[in-house]
Amino acid sequence: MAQLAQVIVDVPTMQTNQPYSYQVPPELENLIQKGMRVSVPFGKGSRQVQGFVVGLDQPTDYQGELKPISALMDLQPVLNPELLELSHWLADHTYAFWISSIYTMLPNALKAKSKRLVMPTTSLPDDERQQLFGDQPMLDLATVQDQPTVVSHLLRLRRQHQVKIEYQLTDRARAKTMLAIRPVLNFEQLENERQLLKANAHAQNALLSYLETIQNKTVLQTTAEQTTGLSSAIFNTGVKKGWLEKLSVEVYRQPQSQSQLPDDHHLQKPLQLNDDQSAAVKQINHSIDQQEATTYLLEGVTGSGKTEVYLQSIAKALETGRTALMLVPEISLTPQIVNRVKARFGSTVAVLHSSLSVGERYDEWRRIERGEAKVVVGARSAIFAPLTNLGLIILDEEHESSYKQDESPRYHAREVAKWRSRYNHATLVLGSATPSLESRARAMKGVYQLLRLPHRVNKQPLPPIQVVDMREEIKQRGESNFSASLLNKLNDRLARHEQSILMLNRRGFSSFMMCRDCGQVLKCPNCDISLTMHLDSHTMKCHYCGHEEPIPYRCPNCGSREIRYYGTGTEKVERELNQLLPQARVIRMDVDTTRRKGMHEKLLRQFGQGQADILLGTQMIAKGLDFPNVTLVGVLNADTGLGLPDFRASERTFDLLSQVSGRAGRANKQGEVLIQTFNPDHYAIRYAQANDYEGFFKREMALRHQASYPPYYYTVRIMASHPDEAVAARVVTRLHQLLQKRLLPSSIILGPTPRPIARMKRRYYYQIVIKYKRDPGLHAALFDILQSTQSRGFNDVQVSIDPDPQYFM
Ligand SMILES: Nc1ncnc2c1ncn2[C@@H]1O[C@H](COP(=O)(O)OP(=O)(O)OP(=O)(O)O)[C@@H](O)[C@H]1O
Ligand SMILES: [Zn+2]
Ligand SMILES: [Zn+2]
Repeated sequence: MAQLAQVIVDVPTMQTNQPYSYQVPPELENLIQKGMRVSVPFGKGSRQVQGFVVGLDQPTDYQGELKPISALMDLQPVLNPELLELSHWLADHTYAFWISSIYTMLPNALKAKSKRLVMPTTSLPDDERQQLFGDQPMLDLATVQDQPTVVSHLLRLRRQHQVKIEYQLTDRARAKTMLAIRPVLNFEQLENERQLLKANAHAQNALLSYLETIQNKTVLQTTAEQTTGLSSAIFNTGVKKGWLEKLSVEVYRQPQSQSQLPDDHHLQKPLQLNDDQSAAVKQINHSIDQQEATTYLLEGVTGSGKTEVYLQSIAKALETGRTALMLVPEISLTPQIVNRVKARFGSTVAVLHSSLSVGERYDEWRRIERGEAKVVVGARSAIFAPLTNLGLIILDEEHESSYKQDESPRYHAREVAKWRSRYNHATLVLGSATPSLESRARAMKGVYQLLRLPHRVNKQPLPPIQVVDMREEIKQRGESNFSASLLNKLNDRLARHEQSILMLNRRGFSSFMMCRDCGQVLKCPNCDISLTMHLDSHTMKCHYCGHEEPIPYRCPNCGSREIRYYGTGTEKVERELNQLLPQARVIRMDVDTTRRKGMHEKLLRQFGQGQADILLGTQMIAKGLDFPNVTLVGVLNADTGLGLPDFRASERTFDLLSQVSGRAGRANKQGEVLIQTFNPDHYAIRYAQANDYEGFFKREMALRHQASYPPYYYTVRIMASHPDEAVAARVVTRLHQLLQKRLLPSSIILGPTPRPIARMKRRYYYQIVIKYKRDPGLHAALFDILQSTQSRGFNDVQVSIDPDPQYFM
């Protein structure tokens, strides 16, 4: 008899992007599981590569010559059946390698080079412990993984929870253990011991009493010492006398920013919903009850209480014994939202965001995997959280482009959410004040169910928005970032002890050095893009490849000293603000001030506690913030994004202005908004000023229709790059010819053209964009392109395919 396993090997090429069959060693038959990692011989010279078991046959009397699996690397699957199936779909859907999709789902601690340590649990009988571990506390699985008899023994013990396995990337990623104690004797036996004590053995007496209170429990030794005030020596005496035993238990690292549960008691209880909220919750909860994979689009103006709708729906999912996943964009993953969820659901909440260390992320991941966490809040990649029994998925700010990953696999979290919703019969809620055109159009067609919260919770109208024409302003008052009316209003708030938020729109915008004599702009030597000045580090940096050089004092081209800094960075605005309003306390929030861990939270906390009058920042302050004392929002430059070569430029500008305006007047004080712009007549700005999503939607849909763009058409972008520009151009031209042959005439092929940023990391980029409605041959044609450009004759050509690209830069 023999069993065959299908294995995806860690060799990311098109040619190897399929399962290979291997024989399972007889000792491991029926013990090996899908989702486990193996080491297998592969290719020329049969070098050992890592792989994932993605399929298993029933044992048969196979007589063939297939090579056997060399080693089993896990004692339990690292991917559950759902995620394994999802990884396959993801690879196909995003034109990625299956192996890359698998790795995308795993925390770093589980990737390639982590150590796998096997440890005995307390239920492992002594003789077996001795046999397997000797007097070592743990066993490195790597040292025995190619011995099938040992591995099959370990697999059996793991199933009986007599051993466990830990993954360790670096020392920091190792699971943290602490000493704990546990009573060995029962109440009566402890009382018997008490009879034997000398009259003056007060400490031991106290220990016995304490042990009686923790029957059948395991308590951290530090906790026990603190509770009783007894020394560790007394506990050791207790061990010697056989009253208690010591053991090491696993504790989870508490990420710094989440160490205490919020003491905001007012957040703990569900709020009394208003009518619109209850109508929404009622429908969503009905779907959760019925286990329907319905998608809802929750369109609620800023401050309409969408979060409360999410929370009460999550509560429903938990009530019905299922789990819930809530995604928010990374930049709005602030303590405000995290605290609201934690206050409501306590320690069943796991939080996944990018500032966690490898170890912290692994701990959270494992809490989820073990079913200890039932609610997950996180940014994009949290969509792969290994929750089982999902009842509800929420995507807050569903229109956000950061839900799309811009490297392979190029997935959109919304699409993955839909897949998981179908798989689990889970309800999906997409929430936004400014839904993406795609989602809103689907809601109009009845593909999604539209739920609306048209009013603010505080029953106030949305804040009035005034637009200032900066062209006029500069004519009259000269160059400045602050119009007269903005300064007036800021002064006003200072006098009234209210707070203001100022946003500097940095989209499509960089501050650069230019020579006034010869016009030379300082550019990155590797990329076709100007360098940005950073005053913190006193360097010029490339935002694409990270290249960094000192700020020049002379023009590198002509030697002139007339080299000047152009554009507006937050630091420069902050200095101007300090000069104009010296009495105002300003907190600046941008990539530079928030790079250090915990700074984002800290600055927001300070602002929330009233330690500053003005919060000045980039787009990162536009979302999710809920500060009752903010009554003025100012946008310094509304239009920098409008000129980008991107059909979504207007939509993004509209969204951003609506989001940031929504930060004003959220509690009982009336708010107002002032937008400075050089394009006061642009429709995106006009509709934002009127708080008119509906109007914007109609106008923008008409334009998209006219130009055959989403949501009327789907798009896919094909990019080819090479260090030699001529080669890149030649390849992309061949791809273009091939596509013309294979696509339907109704599909539109744009290009080939150089990418707007034509050179990056020393490579030249060309692109083709396809717009299509339905083209059954497209998928296969694109895979064939990937396949063929990997063959010989395409040395060092890189081709990538991006379905539904969010940017065309
Ligand atoms: N039913 C309610 N009764 C009283 N207060 C509520 C109710 N629902 C929500 N709130 C409060 O209203 C404020 C705004 O709610 P929330 O932050 O959920 O709005 P939102 O729709 O998510 O807004 P945004 O899109 O601007 O982030 C919060 O302070 C919240 O606690
Ligand atoms: Zn660069
Ligand atoms: Zn010069």
